[in-house]
Amino acid sequence: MSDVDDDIPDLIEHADVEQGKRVPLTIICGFLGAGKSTLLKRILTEKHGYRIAVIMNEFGDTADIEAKAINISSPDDPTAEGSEEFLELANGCLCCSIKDSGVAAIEKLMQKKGAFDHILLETTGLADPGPIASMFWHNEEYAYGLGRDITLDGVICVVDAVFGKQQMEEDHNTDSINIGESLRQIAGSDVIILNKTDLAEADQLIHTESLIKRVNPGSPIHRTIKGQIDLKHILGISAYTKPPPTDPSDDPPKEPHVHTADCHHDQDQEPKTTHYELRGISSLQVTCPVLKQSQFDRLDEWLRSVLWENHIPENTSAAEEGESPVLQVLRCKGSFTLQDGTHYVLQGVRSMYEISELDNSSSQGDLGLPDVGKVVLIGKGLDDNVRRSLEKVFQ
Ligand SMILES: Nc1nc2c(ncn2[C@@H]2O[C@H](COP(=O)(O)OP(=O)(O)OP(=O)(O)O)[C@@H](O)[C@H]2O)c(=O)[nH]1
Repeated sequence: MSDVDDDIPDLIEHADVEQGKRVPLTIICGFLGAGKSTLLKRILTEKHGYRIAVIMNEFGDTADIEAKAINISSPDDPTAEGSEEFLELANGCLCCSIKDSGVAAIEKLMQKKGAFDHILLETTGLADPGPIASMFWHNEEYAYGLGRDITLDGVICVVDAVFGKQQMEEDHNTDSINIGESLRQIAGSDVIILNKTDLAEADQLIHTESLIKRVNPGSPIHRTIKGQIDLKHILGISAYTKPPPTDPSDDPPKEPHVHTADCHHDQDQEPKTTHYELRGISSLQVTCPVLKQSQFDRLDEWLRSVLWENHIPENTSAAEEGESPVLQVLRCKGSFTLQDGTHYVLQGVRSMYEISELDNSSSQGDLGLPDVGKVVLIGKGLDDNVRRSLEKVFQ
């Protein structure tokens, strides 16, 4: 038995959890100064009809927010009094200031369950959303604790339209596998908000979007000024239960396309490009046909090898990669159809992943899933060997 076996996480069955009763939670991350607080302030002050609880590291400038401050105290934990502050806002939102993003603070927020129907958690500019997302997704402790009350809806990343490109290229605050925080934020997000578009030139916007797409081709990008975005794009997206959105650029063009100055796609990309790399982090996207059961089983086996043991099945251990770069997947997504017509969604955060069957009766019609499936991996060391190995699974 290898050491790696000890680290293999247990996947938790959620059959006993009543999905409908859980409050969705959205994580907001983003580069320093990109506009996270501006977006949150907008949500806290506008009349949008949602009852949202926002968890911030600090209140910041709330002088203009009409609110009634209350303190929450718990009979079980007298020290809780005054340690967190809640503001009930005129538009129905609930604002909560916490010193850290720990579970304890969220447990205290859940004492007010019923007062809100969505939670937004703002992280600091240097935070890696991956570990926070996994905290709210699958782990044993969570499934039997807060997991009964909260479900992870998605991770949103706010990118500075002016400095975003530079931040991605110069990202020096790297982790043990040399990936900087801004790239980890983009890699781990389900929706990207490209903010401050009023300050950037058209070319700059296209270029930054193209860089973002290289790191994370599967997540939609929305351009905003001062965080002005229709909340339906960031709330209630069920990014961890629905298939990844279909990117029109995944499909081969049906008719010749004439590029104009108004085109908002990367003209340097080939139509079926499947591999990109930016400062060591790359994404790999492989399409697959309708799968036989044997191919489906092989895919599951392949994912276990890559996500849990950090090597492709052709190499019996990570050490055998020899000169190959370290293989580590930060995020994976996918959707595929089996020959019997069942549709599956793949979701993964680092070594944890889940392949779940989509409920045909309820959502299938709306999803309009094509029979051609895809697997998107974002991480380090996703080179041609990995691509070939994955393609072999589908042969
Ligand atoms: N012109 C312009 N300014 C913006 C926009 N969005 C935010 N700002 C300004 O940019 C500055 C930084 O915005 P914040 O919302 O504080 O950014 P942040 O991501 O919360 O910053 P940190 O918490 O320090 O990481 C503020 O002065 C905002 O008023 C925008 O779309 N256009």
